[in-house]
Amino acid sequence: MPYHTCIKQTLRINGPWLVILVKKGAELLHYLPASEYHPANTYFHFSFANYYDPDNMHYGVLRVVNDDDVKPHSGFDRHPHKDMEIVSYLVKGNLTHWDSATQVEDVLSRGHVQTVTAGNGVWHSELNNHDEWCRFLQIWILPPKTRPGSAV
Ligand SMILES: O=C(Oc1cc(O)cc(O)c1C(=O)O)c1ccc(O)c(O)c1
Repeated sequence: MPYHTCIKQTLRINGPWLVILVKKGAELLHYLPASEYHPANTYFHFSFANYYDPDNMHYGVLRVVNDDDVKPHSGFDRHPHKDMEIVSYLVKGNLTHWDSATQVEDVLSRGHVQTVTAGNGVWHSELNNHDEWCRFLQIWILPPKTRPGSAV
């Protein structure tokens, strides 16, 4: 089914214990095209950056799912994070990761999964230094101490 003709579908099976929510369709995502200010064609699944929808902030501990198709010789320059579990999944191309904890550059390619525990603070960059576009999923998971009601 083409992306744009998909519909939102909600299934509720077996009462409160099993709820399956299926969200389909690109119109349910927020699209930010690559530009001189943004390095990628990005679909935001949850509120992020200038896209703010108070009804779409997270799903449980899942805070961010960004589907980024990064321009050649572009990317996310060095910046800090804290209190977040960050997972990057490489779909296509090559992405060069650097972070202040390891001080090491590492090139990720198709199928590679990278996890960063930002903890008290880490700087990192995610750059596409190649001639081809690079597609990856950037996923943020709320760590226990930031979850509402947590005593950790
Ligand atoms: O760049 C920031 O977040 C990101 C968003 C993406 O879609 C992909 C990414 O690789 C990153 C990243 O962190 O590298 C970002 C987030 C928050 C912030 O304060 C920034 O300065 C940058």
